[in-house]
Amino acid sequence: MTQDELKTLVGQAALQYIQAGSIVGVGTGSTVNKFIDALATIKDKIAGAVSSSVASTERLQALGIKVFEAGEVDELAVYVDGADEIDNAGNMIKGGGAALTREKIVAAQSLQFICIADDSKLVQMLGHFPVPVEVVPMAARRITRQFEALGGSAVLRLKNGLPLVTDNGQHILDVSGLSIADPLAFESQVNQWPGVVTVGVFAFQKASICLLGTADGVKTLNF
Ligand SMILES: O=C[C@H](O)[C@H](O)[C@H](O)COP(=O)(O)O
Repeated sequence: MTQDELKTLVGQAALQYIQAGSIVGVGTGSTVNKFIDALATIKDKIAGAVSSSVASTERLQALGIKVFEAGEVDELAVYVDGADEIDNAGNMIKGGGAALTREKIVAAQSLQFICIADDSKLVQMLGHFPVPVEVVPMAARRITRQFEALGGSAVLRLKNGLPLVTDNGQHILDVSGLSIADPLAFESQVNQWPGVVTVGVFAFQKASICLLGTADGVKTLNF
């Protein structure tokens, strides 16, 4: 099976967690796009979605799914999103698509985080994939030096030769060279640096369940 087919498989498998009449938390990325397509097949059975990015909002609306603001909803039963890496405790690196801040916000108001991923995303230790960190631009240089002191190397993410601007008007640093043995401690530490909007390690908002696409079908990992 191709990686794209595995993404379709897990996107469809996530439908089993969607309750009739509910508002669904929806992440961002190529795997979530498969989930959104699957969600459209049951759109008459759900109330709508809370989205984590402009891109997902546009896709949801184009398929006729009502999108609510996060602030219009108290709590979501389920948030479905992909990951760039996930370890065997459900900790993740996210933000390869630059949507990490809104993803963490919607995940935080959800009771269950259902991670959908193909098996290339499962790792022993987080950090091979460069950690995305959304930053206020004026702090980027100092934060870069703070990562260097941890042994990391931070690069400003570009789009068409210019700094990428997130949905929140901020920039992204991609930090390589880190071995994240304690994701919770790492997330806590970086969260305290002035100018960090969101660090793309999801340990506080880790996955409850991972639907992992493999050559043998979908494996369910419970954390
Ligand atoms: O900002 C993007 C998100 O964190 C995505 O969930 C993550 O990058 C995985 O995306 P994909 O499903 O395209 O690999």
